[in-house]
Amino acid sequence: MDLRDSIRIIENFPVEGISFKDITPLLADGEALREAINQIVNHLKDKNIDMIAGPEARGFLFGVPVANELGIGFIPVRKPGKLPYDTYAVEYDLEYGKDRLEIHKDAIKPGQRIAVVDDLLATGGTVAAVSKLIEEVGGEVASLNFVIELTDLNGRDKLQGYDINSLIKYDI
Ligand SMILES: O=P(O)(O)OC[C@H]1O[C@H](OP(=O)(O)OP(=O)(O)O)[C@H](O)[C@@H]1O
Ligand SMILES: Nc1ncnc2[nH]cnc12
Repeated sequence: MDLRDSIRIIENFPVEGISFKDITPLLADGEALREAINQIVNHLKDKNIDMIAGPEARGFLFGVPVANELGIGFIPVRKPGKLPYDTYAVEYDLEYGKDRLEIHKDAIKPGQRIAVVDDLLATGGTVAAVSKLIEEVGGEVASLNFVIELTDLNGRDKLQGYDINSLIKYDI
């Protein structure tokens, strides 16, 4: 099965010049969804991962089923004002716009090995912010996993030294 067949491309969404990779056909296809989750699980299964972390919102869609398959917990990294307990926050740039992410201060025990799961790597701003938050609360970022990578945006340059796994690559 080619997961690429389950991605729909919408040009000029949400703003002019962006080639948006729409994952909803993949989410709607049980076989493709299972294949994507299995491929990420296979990458992580021998890496002694203690927990999965994923950024709101699309990181939740893939992060929770991966955590469930591995039999480990999930840490939500959320947009501002959503987490009820004490948080750390970091601001970051997106392919389109700026945003802020937060994590609960007690989300991770010191030294725990955390794998990040998200739908897409573009500029790398989001996952760099997630990694910073994980490290701030005492975790080790053991792996970064994406369904899609937009290679020409050079997200990997911001993520040097980390293990990076992406299932489908587009130039842009
Ligand atoms: O590598 P980057 O340039 O940071 O871009 C990738 C991020 O952008 C999208 O999230 P978005 O912030 O649009 O939020 P959403 O998941 O709530 O749609 C996507 O789900 C990734 O998390
Ligand atoms: N080109 C793109 N398609 C889908 N989601 C994105 N998030 C950031 N850039 C994106």
